[in-house]
Amino acid sequence: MTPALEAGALAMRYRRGWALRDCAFTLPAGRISALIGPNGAGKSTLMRIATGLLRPTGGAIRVLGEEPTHRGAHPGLAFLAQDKPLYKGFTVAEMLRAGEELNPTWDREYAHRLVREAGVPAHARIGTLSGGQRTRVALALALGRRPRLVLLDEPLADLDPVARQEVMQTLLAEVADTELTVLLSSHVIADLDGVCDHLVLLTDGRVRLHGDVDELLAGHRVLIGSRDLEPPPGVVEFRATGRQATVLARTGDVPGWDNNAPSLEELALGYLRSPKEAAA
Ligand SMILES: Nc1ncnc2c1ncn2[C@@H]1O[C@H](COP(=O)(O)OP(=O)(O)OP(=O)(O)O)[C@@H](O)[C@H]1O
Repeated sequence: MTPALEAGALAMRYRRGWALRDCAFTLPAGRISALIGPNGAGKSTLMRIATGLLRPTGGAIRVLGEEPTHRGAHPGLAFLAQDKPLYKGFTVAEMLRAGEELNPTWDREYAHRLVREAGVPAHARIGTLSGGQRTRVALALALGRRPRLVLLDEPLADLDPVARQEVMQTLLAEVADTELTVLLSSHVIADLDGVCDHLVLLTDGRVRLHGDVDELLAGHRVLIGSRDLEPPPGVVEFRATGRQATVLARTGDVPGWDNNAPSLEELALGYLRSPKEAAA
């Protein structure tokens, strides 16, 4: 199957410096991928390149098998930008009607259902909605197009915990029912656990870690033991408190240590806290 997104040696340089360097990864179709990285790591830049809004300085990216062109995004791609551009003077219903007029693949019933389920009144003006309500409308506009690939730039940022869970469940249902591929950037890593099955972790414009989440988790251990113990090869992060050491390592079970499977959050935080380690 054609990957939903493929990047090879992708690089982007702004006037102030490099935002992406030598980025290579593949996003398999029909998966929910987490795009994780600290502020300024290059997540939005990567998404904007995929939509064709930005031309990369070097390398290549293929979206649903095609390179983006200046003529606009691939018709199967939907992008929800961080600033969620919506017409403030429109009502929610008018915004959905505009979505319908602009998109030949529009699914009216589905878009209206997403807004209804979010409890957003259809007659309310966009400008009067809360940040979280605006996000839910923007998400309905992105998914209502029935895209094959959707890029969501921090869609959870201004949602309350229940709404975050609802949005993740909506995405999970979509992926199960329609083979949609999702790439979702977020700083709330705990919310991605159990939902995202693929991971791309960026630090300083480079891919530090990527791949199938289950495989990555199975290939790492959180080791707890005496700080006098010799850590195994593949240490990602070493922390010591008193006599005890906690080590995140790319390894199988290590004798002498208490071996624990990391959660997605422990794995990601270990890499984010030690950005200078060798790329995985
Ligand atoms: N239009 C621009 N002109 C110059 N520099 C830019 C521009 N857009 C982004 N940058 C820089 O490129 C780097 C990557 O920015 P980007 O917005 O892609 O990061 P991000 O991972 O999305 O961050 P955040 O988590 O804060 O949203 C940052 O150093 C940023 O300052």
